Amino acid sequence: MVMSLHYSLYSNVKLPLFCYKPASEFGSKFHPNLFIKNSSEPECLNQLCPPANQSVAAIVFGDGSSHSRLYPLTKRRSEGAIPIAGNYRLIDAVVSNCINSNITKIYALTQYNSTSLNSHLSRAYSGARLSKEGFVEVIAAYQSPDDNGWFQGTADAIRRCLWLLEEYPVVEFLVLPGYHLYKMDYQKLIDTHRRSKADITVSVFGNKKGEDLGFGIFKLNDENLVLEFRENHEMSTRKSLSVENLVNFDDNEKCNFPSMGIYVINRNIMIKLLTEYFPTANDLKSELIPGAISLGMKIHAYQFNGYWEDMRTIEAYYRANMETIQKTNKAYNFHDRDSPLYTLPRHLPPTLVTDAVITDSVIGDGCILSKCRIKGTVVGMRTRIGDKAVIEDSVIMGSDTYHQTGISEGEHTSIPVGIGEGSIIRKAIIDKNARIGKNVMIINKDNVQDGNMEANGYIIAGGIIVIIRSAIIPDGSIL
Ligand SMILES: Nc1ncnc2c1ncn2[C@@H]1O[C@H](COP(=O)(O)OP(=O)(O)O[C@H]2O[C@H](CO)[C@@H](O)[C@H](O)[C@H]2O)[C@@H](O)[C@H]1O
Repeated sequence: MVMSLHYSLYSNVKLPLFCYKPASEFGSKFHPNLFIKNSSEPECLNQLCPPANQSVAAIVFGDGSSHSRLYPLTKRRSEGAIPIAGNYRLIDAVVSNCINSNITKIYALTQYNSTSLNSHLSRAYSGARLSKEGFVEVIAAYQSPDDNGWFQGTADAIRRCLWLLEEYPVVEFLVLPGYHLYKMDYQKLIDTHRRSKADITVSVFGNKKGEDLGFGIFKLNDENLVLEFRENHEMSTRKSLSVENLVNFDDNEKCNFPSMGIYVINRNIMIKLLTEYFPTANDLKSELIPGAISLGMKIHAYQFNGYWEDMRTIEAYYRANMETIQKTNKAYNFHDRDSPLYTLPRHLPPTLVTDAVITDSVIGDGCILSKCRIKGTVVGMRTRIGDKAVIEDSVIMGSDTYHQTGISEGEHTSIPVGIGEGSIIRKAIIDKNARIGKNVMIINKDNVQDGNMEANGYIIAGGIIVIIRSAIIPDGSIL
């Protein structure tokens, strides 16, 4: 195989021309994927050339909406900061994908409720894992003499940060939503992008799910080139859409693919789109991408066929947590040696279990579990569960700190953080720092599908009871 990669589009980026050669041309000591870009520079083994850590910058969106689909989990935090699988936050999956794909220049653009996300990112990824010149830089929406107000959308956010994003002469920007759960080697996506010499490459989901709801849809030709894009505006209203709504876009369903919201955009194309062609556009999905198509730019699609959960509803978030306790983990592999999931080391003590019966569950660090029964449940860090409590098919997020039992300064209840003695919880999500009293039953007794009982500390979404962060559920309550 001989393949030349020419970066003719990148007038403002100075790069040598590169070529792939068969292993035989380099002699048998080289790996078949070896590519030598310059004899005086280190070899790139099994990776992109130029290597992703030098030529790609990731732009991760950690939040953005005051109308989040994951409310009330986003009442006090952005989507990316939502805990998952006991020890992690959602944004860890995307940042870990970047690190495992050798992309170490990562900008996280945040806006709403971003305090905990900013704190997590800056403490978890402060350089150690990111090699020389690697960073996760959190850029929270800010005001300056030139820019007033919040980020008006994804395109506006990138435009306002261009002065920073342009700092490194990368070849491509990789735009990523920050709260999807999946494993992707972005190097493959970028390799496809470079080989096709596209201006933009979008990632589409190859395994269309039966319950596909409200995705943006790309219509492709036989060569995976994008012909059209339609964003489903219903999505913003959080309505569930049927498959029929989804495929109305074209009679030929086979050429319609859901957008994953992931884009590789050549650096100079990004700059031109934002500053010359569409200088007032606010949104990538509804303005820049359709605009690029209308300008006749070359937009290629990369099909992804692995596990992907985009957390578009509370049910999806619940489902993703339940995947973590499957014995045959075909979904998201948390135990993957080759592409680990990173997070903030908390230095917590091991979980203390006294006489508890625990089956098919994941238990985070630093929990104190007494004579309780736990089945099919994700138990997050520092969770305290009292005697005789029974927890099934639930997500317990845990606590931010250890709390003393009894009333302490600043607290208005004697109910401690955690799950009280004799309580029964089934198919529920208990957000952090919630105080569930003794002999409480959280079982959705009236089998409600959707309901807002926020004043009482919970909502019900898709039949799942969600206890709001720091809510107090008094002794003996039955929900
Ligand atoms: N003003 C702002 N400031 C900061 N961050 C902001 C922001 N506005 C939005 N964001 C964040 O940017 C990311 C992309 O948001 P979008 O509104 O473009 O698309 P959405 O996630 O709805 O759908 C996308 O992802 C789905 C798949 O999940 C695709 O089908 C669909 O086509 C695609 O647009 C999200 O993480 C969002 O929270």
